[in-house]
Amino acid sequence: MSQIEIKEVSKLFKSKKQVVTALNNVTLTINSGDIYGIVGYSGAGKSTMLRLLNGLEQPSRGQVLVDYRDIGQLRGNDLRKYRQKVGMIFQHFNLLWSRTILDNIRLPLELSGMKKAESNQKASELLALVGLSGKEEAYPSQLSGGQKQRVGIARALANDPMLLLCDESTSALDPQTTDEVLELLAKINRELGVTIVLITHEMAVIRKICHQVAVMENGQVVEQGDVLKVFSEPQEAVTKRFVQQEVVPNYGNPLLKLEDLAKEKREGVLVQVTFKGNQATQPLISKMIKASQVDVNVIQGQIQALQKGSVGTLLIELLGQKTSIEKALIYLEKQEEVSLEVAVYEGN
Ligand SMILES: Nc1ncnc2c1ncn2[C@@H]1O[C@H](COP(=O)(O)OP(=O)(O)OP(=O)(O)O)[C@@H](O)[C@H]1O
Repeated sequence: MSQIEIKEVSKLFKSKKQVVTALNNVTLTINSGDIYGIVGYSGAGKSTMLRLLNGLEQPSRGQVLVDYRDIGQLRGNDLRKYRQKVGMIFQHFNLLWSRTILDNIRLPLELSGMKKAESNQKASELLALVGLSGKEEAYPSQLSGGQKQRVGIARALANDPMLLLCDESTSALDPQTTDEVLELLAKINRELGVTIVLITHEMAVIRKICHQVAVMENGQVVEQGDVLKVFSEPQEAVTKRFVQQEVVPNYGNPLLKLEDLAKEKREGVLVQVTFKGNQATQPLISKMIKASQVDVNVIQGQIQALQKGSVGTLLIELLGQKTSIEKALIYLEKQEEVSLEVAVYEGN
């Protein structure tokens, strides 16, 4: 558990020739127990942010407070102790190839002076936690990518960290393995209560496990908040681009637009239903049909499942008697977290 406050932080890298502003006046709060995602394109400043959080770099201006302690001011033994309580997970796993799996996990325990019998016991428990019991004596080269990352996660947990930092931890994995590793991180967050900060350039990673997200561009946080809100109402151009990454546009065809469909001759009434929160997972449409006796032609649908609820749009055509269609529209309008746009063929 740890509460993080990043206050007006800038980080400049100065060389003889130039000054690079990696972070430019960043302020954000990461609540204890959250899974917090930081998304941005290459060069946005994500890695610099992680390096400030684990005490590898000091801010040029501003403060990084972890549980009210200014990390930028820690030196020597205090810094070492702090860093022991921060687990790191890397894109390319960073395992030692000449050590067995158990000895890889034991490494941080060895470094903090734990006796061998105790560290063996602890490493075995961690191996069980990440679902790899039986692999104690294997070497990293004998494991799949997903298994290696599980070992990386077990090693990161060795010193009972209060904070887990994940640096593109699934970028080297295929989609199915990515999902399994993300599920493991979510389980660790739930069961151990560890605060997790992860950086990624993939919005799917944010959608699948994060509670909160910050979008970075050119060293600045341009948008931040609840994942559901940022997905359903992206404000900045860069955020819209990231959210679009996630839309599967109809097997390559462009998404249909309500106003274009309304130009075609149709019998029914076209409705675009946009929903967010828990609504998307409820059988909204079948309840609407029951309430109104209307017939429904689903033209296009797109739903994104998030950690808390979902967001999505559905393009439907309502067919039937005028009174039934009206009942259906009234039903939809009454639902919370649902908004409607209605279009009728102009020639009707
Ligand atoms: N040690 C350094 N010395 C000089 N410039 C640096 C240093 N570290 C980072 N930078 C610069 O700071 C900016 C932000 O880099 P950073 O690595 O934090 O971005 P990023 O979002 O993590 O990108 P990537 O995903 O490519 O790693 C970049 O312009 C980078 O070149």
